[in-house]
Amino acid sequence: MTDMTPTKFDFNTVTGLSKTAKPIARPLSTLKGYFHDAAAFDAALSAGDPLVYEYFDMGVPETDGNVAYGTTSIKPGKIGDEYYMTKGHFHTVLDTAEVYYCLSGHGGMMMETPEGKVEWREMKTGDAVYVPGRWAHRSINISLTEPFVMFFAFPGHAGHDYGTIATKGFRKLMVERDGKPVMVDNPRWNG
Ligand SMILES: O=P(O)(O)OC[C@H]1O[C@](O)(CO)[C@@H](O)[C@@H]1O
Ligand SMILES: [Fe+2]
Repeated sequence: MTDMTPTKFDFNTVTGLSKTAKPIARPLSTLKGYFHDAAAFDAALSAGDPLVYEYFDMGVPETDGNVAYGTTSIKPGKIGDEYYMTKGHFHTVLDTAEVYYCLSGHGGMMMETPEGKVEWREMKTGDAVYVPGRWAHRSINISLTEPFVMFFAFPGHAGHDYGTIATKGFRKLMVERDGKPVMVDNPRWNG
């Protein structure tokens, strides 16, 4: 049983942006505590409040028979040596999966389980990643010139658990070293 009518999402297949729906913006000021270099964060914030990412919540009912979907666009940039990224989260219903399809750009998905397994999957235009249930996930833009844009879909009842990542962080980070993205241990990981 669902109260949805058949719907077409009018997103641009390169930018991910809709002509009609309004994106949810995540400017830097909403990401305090997420980047490892707090001094670089404060410096970037005092120089302005750049948009780090934006995404669409299409308002699908939060039931297990529905599929929540939308697009996310992570802008190019770094805070210190760390690439722009989403907050990242577990699903509240932990064992629920998510699918991501890259519409444009160059980035990847950082994933980890509560037990400490870590996986990184690099993504370019046309690549898809399946994030299994129980894996926290964060999208990271490793291009410094173009947005990293993805279509996503997940079970409507999954919910977002931001608290665990906000408190502990991810075990691994993507940082720039000698002009290249490298995965390193998170010096501030708080497990
Ligand atoms: O929710 P976060 O971790 O801020 O990341 C934003 C993206 O992830 C989603 O929560 C989907 O899991 C979207 O709403 C959006 O793609
Ligand atoms: Fe998710």
